[in-house]
Amino acid sequence: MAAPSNDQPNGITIADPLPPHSLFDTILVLDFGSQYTHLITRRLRELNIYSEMLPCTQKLTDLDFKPKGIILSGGPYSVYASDAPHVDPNVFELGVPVLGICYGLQEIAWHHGKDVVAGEKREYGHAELNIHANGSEVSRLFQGLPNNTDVWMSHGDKLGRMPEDFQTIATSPNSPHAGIAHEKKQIYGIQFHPEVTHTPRGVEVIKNFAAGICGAKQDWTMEAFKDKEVARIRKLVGEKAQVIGAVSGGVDSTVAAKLMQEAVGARFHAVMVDNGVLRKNEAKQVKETLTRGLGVNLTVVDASDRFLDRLQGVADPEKKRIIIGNTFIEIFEEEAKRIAKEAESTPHAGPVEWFLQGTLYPDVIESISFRGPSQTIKTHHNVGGLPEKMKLKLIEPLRELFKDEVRAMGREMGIPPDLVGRHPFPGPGLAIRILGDVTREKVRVVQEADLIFIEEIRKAGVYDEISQAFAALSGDRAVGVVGDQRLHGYLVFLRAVRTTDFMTATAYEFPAGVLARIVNRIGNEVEGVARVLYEVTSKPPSTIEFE
Ligand SMILES: Nc1ncnc2c1ncn2[C@@H]1O[C@H](COP(=O)(O)OP(=O)(O)OP(=O)(O)O)[C@@H](O)[C@H]1O
Ligand SMILES: O=c1[nH]c(=O)c2[nH+]cn([C@@H]3O[C@H](COP(=O)(O)O)[C@@H](O)[C@H]3O)c2[nH]1
Ligand SMILES: NC(=O)CC[C@H](N)C(=O)O
Ligand SMILES: [Mg+2]
Repeated sequence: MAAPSNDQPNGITIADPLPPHSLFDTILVLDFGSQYTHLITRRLRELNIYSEMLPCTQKLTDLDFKPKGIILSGGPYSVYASDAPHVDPNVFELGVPVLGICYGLQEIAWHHGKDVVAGEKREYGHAELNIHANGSEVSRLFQGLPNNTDVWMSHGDKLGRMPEDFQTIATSPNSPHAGIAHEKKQIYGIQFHPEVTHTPRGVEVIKNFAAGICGAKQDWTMEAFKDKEVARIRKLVGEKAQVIGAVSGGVDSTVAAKLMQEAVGARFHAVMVDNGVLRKNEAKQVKETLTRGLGVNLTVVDASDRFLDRLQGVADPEKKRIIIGNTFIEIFEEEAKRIAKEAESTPHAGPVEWFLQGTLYPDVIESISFRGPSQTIKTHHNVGGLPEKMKLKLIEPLRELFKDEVRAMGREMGIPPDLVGRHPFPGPGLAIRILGDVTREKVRVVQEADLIFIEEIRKAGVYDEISQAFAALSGDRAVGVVGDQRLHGYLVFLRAVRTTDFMTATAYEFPAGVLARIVNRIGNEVEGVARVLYEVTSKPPSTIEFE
């Protein structure tokens, strides 16, 4: 098979000889812009069935693989509107089963007879699905489900008339055609959303379709993927080239680095930058874990003075991010030169051609989503500007994986559980947790407070219940009293949130006594702190980080 290429918006080409869809049975999800489309892909992956999402405008002739089945997602449009998106009609001629969800069902009906209309009533929220045993048999789509099943609906349009040769396989009080099927052609439509948790038995419907009707193998495991991915990377990088990678000690870059090290050994050079705003002892610990624990060839570059000097007097959060991002780039350019030079005298000399990046599937989804990328609230720093500037080719071994799959991969590779379960830490580090200008003294206070906070959270056994926890520092001072002396000292904020996707979050409620213990320790052990506050705002309206 010719190597399909994968053009990135920034013009960088990833030549990918063996993408997962060429190795695993794949269910293709076509996105009409629903908020839940990615959940369809997730549910399939949780069933160990590989799935990819593409925009609904995807031309089938441009696909470089044949899916085992196709799912058409929901969407905010009405199929009868003049500007409504429509799927490539070849979807119905490919000879593979099709399942339409909500808008997807309406799209199937539209294609087969154009009779979809605005309903008199919207149907939003819980509904009871009545599964019809037409003649004697229940549709294969609903096998194993009780005759009355709770489902979740979110629509205003409905089918006028059934398209020819289709039959109703389920109804709900408000939808006479809540499920439709053309059993011979294996085209199915459902008005409810099986992918959301509010449809408790939705996963069974998805499984009936993908594993039952499409016959997709349930062999997508991280164990199977890992070996194939290592082989793919070897082929991609070739015999000579060197690979450089930015590694933070976070889950994504660590798993990516470990994969790379297995694939190309000493030709992979991991670089961690100590930017002076890491957590206490972090650079040392990461070095220890990656080098000794995982055998990754890691260089820690101590550039803390360069970063802290440039951050001096800068209070604007976006300016801080830009300074940090640009300084990262500068250091990586220096490192690439150093690596190429040092490699000259070794048996594996070769040019630095590749840049490893820990991009995950949600980032890919965001960039291909039919609705387009969402609005930027904060320019999340990554070192993404690097490969372009340095004329390097990108290698992104995790670009098909969700975060929990990356964690599973990490466990598979023997990465210690406390690293695999680590809370995320932002690239600009403590600089965006110190409100206003950053000084060495403030970095010390946040580092010490953060260390105590996390230590106590671990001691209380609640680290894994929390998605992200950290200490931050106010730009203001407050009055306190220590040892009968007035103290005009620092105000430390503590934040701990629970979230599944980091898009929304709620404050964590600590078990009784834990916060008191933490506050007491910070007050006693961190010099200069006058007050400690626990922050309880949800996201929205706040964000997780303070800047
Ligand atoms: N101090 C650092 N030194 C080198 N690279 C870094 C540093 N901080 C961030 N990066 C790079 O920026 C990328 C994005 O950081 P991000 O925090 O989103 O991911 P991560 O650190 O890999 O994982 P996690 O989300 O678990 O923290 C990292 O994968 C890494 O490539
Ligand atoms: O690498 C990063 N660079 C950044 O500039 C950045 N800003 C926020 N975050 C992380 O993103 C998640 C959501 O954070 P917010 O609610 O603050 O936007 C949380 O996990 C934050 O830690 C960043 N990560
Ligand atoms: N959730 C959906 O896919 C909605 C489809 C269509 N816009 C309707 O209201 O019926
Ligand atoms: Mg990180």
